[in-house]
Amino acid sequence: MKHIYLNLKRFDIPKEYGGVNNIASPGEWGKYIVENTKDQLNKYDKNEIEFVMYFPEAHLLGAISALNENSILQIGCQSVFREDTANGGNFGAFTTNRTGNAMKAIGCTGTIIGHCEERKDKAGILSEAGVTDTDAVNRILNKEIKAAIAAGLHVLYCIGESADEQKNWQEVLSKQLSIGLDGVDKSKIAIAYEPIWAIGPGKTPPDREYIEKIAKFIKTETNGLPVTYGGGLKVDNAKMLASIPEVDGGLIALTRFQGEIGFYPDEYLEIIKTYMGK
Ligand SMILES: O=C[C@H](O)COP(=O)(O)O
Repeated sequence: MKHIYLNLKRFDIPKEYGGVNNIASPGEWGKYIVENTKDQLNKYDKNEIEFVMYFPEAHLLGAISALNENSILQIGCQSVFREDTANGGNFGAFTTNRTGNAMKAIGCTGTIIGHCEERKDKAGILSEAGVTDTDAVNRILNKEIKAAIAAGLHVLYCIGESADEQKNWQEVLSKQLSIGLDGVDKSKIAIAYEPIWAIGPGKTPPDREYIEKIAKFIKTETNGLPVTYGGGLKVDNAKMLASIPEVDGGLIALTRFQGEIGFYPDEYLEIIKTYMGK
């Protein structure tokens, strides 16, 4: 079984505001992406491949409303709050927070947790208090994962080392996995390995050997959870990545890394075609 995940980050922000969106008006953007990919994606076999797109919250309803009945494509949100509603408990007093139950109720099936941009945000809050504590970040993510699973969502848990952490990558990844997944129902989890130093325009992804080594390590540490690769995944390297037996799929974000950088539905479909060889 292969897994192709798409993290749409904040690619909805129009160019005039400094973003990369020139494909649809902001109000229609989520719907536009689903409408321009769903038919091609439906040609793949559900038993062979899973597709999940993670949208910013404002675009979830548009994206979900554009799905066909029995669509292969699933829609997910970008992380969830570590607490949630409960009968007899909190009734929804969560101003500014996106809870798992709220996301499940509108039709999300999964969520992406622990992306390096989320880790950076949490580390930034801690640093305001003069604290540097990556274990604490992993513990907060662990709570989010548990809240997501309790709400019935599948979780794509992202891990990865920064350029500075490359020398002790085993220790860094091992802690992200052991603390982040402590006490978690592993049947609801897939891992996205993203070396932080390989994410975004102008960055070069690791070679096959590097990814193979890390994917084997993750599988050993997690008793064989699905491992996907993200960070500069594009048409040029999709075939190489698909040929690594330990890698079960990919996490795509930008589809164009030069010129008019951004996310383009036709280029996303091209990456999948190359990855799947059909
Ligand atoms: O979530 C996806 C990753 O951050 C990869 O981003 P990228 O494909 O734009 O390098």
